[in-house]
Amino acid sequence: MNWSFSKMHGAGNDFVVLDGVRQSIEMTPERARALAHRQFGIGADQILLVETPSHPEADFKYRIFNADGSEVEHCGNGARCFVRFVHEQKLSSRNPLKAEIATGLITLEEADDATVTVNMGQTRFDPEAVAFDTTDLASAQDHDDTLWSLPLANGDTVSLSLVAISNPHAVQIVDDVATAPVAVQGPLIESHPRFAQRINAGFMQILDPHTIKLRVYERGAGETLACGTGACAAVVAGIRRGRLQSPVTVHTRGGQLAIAWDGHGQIAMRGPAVTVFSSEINIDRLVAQYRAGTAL
Ligand SMILES: N[C@@H](CCC[C@H](N)C(=O)O)C(=O)O
Repeated sequence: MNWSFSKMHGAGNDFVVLDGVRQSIEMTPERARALAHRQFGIGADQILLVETPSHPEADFKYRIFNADGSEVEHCGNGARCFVRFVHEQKLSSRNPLKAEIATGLITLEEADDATVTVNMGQTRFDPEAVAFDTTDLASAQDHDDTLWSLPLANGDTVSLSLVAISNPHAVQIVDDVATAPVAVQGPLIESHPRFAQRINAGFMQILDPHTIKLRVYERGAGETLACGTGACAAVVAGIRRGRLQSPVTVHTRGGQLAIAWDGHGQIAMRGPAVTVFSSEINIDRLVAQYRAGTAL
């Protein structure tokens, strides 16, 4: 069975994007892992699937699968690529568009300069929103934010802001992202037993109230060149801690994102969406090759 797809990226966070409206696509965790595999597949941080919505106000449903096969609630860089894909593939010329994600509706608009602005949807700060077990843990108040002091398995203790941008984020402020222990602490935070759904781990360096540098160790994908929801979470956490003011430019390893938040309502994220190439792939043959390649 052949699936046509586009390989895309948003600030270097890369995707395989599939049209599940005109093609019959049954995604499974193993198929997602095979497509995303860097050696035996196409290679991607996430797989994006565009489907017919069930919500009456939505134009499309937008589903996201991490490279490890897990289906997740949201993906900011992917959302921008989703709009570009819908327009390029002539699934719709509507602009702005409304998309249904796991937690509700988001709106997205493509501009003439090839950037896309996404109204990112719900934001929450309570521990339940990121499935965090706070039993016997110390917390501290920093302006409007609650910081959670979390001991890690390697003996480090980190001070985390918890933010759900539909998906879960734990953000810490570091002196220098270049030397931050992303590779060591990232996986320990991501899979910490207190986070029942795992979590995305953000490391933010504040340059001035309107500019940060950010690295994110993503749940189910490892460190990526950029994370859109991670950028929103970092900016929101910085504003709530009194360290940032909207709008904020976020420098990632793969490009820049612009984030605006009024402190109450929706977060707006603007950034690039790029198509690398479009092609088709035989999914059954790919999975067989992936199984053989990863069997040892
Ligand atoms: N790269 C994404 C986030 C993708 C999902 C994330 N890894 C999760 O598991 O929540 C973005 O740009 O937001």
